[in-house]
Amino acid sequence: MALESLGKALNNALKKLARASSVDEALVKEVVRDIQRALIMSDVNVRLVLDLTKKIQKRALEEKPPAGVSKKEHIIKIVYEELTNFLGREAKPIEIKEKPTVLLMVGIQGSGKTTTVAKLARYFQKRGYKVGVVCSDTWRPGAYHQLKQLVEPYGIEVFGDPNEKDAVKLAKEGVEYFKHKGVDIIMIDSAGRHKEEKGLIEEMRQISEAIKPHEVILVIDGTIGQQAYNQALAFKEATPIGSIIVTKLDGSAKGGGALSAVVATGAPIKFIGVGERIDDLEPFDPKRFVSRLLGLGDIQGLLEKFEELSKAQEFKEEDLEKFMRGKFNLKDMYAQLEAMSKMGPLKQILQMIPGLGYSLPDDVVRVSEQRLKKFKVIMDSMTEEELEHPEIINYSRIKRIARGSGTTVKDVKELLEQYNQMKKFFKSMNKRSLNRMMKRFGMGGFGI
Ligand SMILES: Nc1nc2c(ncn2[C@@H]2O[C@H](COP(=O)(O)OP(=O)(O)OP(=O)(O)O)[C@@H](O)[C@H]2O)c(=O)[nH]1
Repeated sequence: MALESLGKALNNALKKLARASSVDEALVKEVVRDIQRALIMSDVNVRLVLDLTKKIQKRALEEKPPAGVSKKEHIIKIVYEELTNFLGREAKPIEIKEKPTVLLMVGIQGSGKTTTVAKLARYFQKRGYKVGVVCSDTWRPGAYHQLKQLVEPYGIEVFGDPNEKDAVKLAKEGVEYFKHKGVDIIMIDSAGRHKEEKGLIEEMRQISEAIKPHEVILVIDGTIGQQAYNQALAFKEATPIGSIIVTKLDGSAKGGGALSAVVATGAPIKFIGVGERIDDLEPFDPKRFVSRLLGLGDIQGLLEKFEELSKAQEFKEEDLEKFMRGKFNLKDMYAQLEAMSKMGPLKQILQMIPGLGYSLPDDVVRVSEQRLKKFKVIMDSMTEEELEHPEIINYSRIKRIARGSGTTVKDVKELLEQYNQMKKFFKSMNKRSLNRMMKRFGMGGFGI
C-alpha cells in the first residue's frame, strides 16, 4: 500500500467525522486540523497544505449538502474531491500511438530507475506490446546485467554492451536494432550516475537529440519528499515531452510530499512504484489513489488486478467464488495463495474492496514465498482425502505428514492454522462488500 501512514491518519480523521453524533463547526475544524497534521507529517509543503485545507474548511462550512445526502457524506466527498484536485485530478497515461514508440528513461542515481524500466517494460508486455529495452548506462557496468536479470525471465530482450563507453552511440544503435526487430515499444535506460539535476538534464538532452524519443520519463525517488520539487521543475523546464514516475511510495513516510511537489510543478505523474517486485508499478490515477488512501475502497483497481490475473490464466472465476464463500480446501488455498503471491500481497488486493479499508490482520494474509514452498512440501505428503477434507487431520496424521515431508509437527500445524484463519476470516468478512464485488464479477452474490 502506497503511503500507508498518511492513509491511516486521513482515514482516522474521516472516522472521527463519521462517528460523531452531529456535525458542527468545531468538529469540521478539528477534522481539518487532523488532515493538516497528516499531510505535514507526510512532508507535504506547509503552504500547499494550508491552501488545500482552507479550501476544504470553507466548502465544508458553507456548502449545503444536496437532498438525500447527509452533512457527513458531503464533507467526505469534499475531502475526496479536494485531495483529488490536489494530486492532479485526471490520470495521464503514456500514449502508445506510433510503432515503435520510443521512451527514454532518466533519473538520478539510486532513484530506482533501472528497476522501473523493467517494471514498465513488463507492464506494457502484459498488455500485449512487444517491448525492447536498451541499456545505455556506460557508467555502471552492472546495470546491463541487472536489467537482463530483471526482464529476460519474461522474454524481454535487452540490447547493450558493458564495454562500450559512448552512451549516445549505444542508445542510437539500440533503437536501430529494435526498429529492425519490429517491436512496439523501445525503452532506453540511461546512465543515472548524476547526483543532481544539471548532469542529468545534459545527458537527457544529448540522448534525446540522437534518438528523438516520443516521451522522456524522469524517475524520482519518493522518499526524498518535497525535495522532489526542484528535480521535477528543472526537468519540466528542460523538456516539453516529459513525464514522471515516483518510486518507493510503499513504506515511505514522505511520499505525500513527493507526489504533491511534482504535481505542483505541472509535470504529469504517470506511474508510481509501490514495491521492489516487477509487478509493483501502478498507473497513477488521482481519483483511485485518493479513494484508496482515504480507505473508501477502489473497486476499479480491484477489477483491473483480477482482469490481469485472468489474462495470465492464474486465477479462475469459479476459484475466486469458492474462496470468497469460504468453501475451499487445502488444495484450493494453495492455488490461491500462489496466485495471490504472483499478483501482489493479498492485503493489497483486499484493501481495494470498499468498506474493508485497513482492518486486515497481517498474519492472515502474509504468506512469504518461502512459506509457500514449505506448504507445498507438506501438502505433497498428504493424502488426497486430507487435502480435500483437512478437518480429518488429527494429531497422529500431523505426525505422519511431518515425518513424510521432512518437516516438523509445528510446521504442519502452522499450515493448518493458516488455513483455518483464512477460512474464518473470509467467513467473517463484510458480506455486503463481497456481495457487491461478486456481482461485479457476474457471480451472483449472497442475496443480501
Ligand atoms: N520499496 C521499493 N523499492 C524500490 C522501488 N523501486 C526501486 N526500488 C529499489 O531501489 C533500489 C535502487 O534501484 P535501481 O533500479 O538499482 O535504481 P538506480 O540506482 O536508479 O539505477 P541506476 O540508475 O541504474 O543506478 C533497488 O534496491 C530497488 O529494488 C519501489 O517502488 N519500492
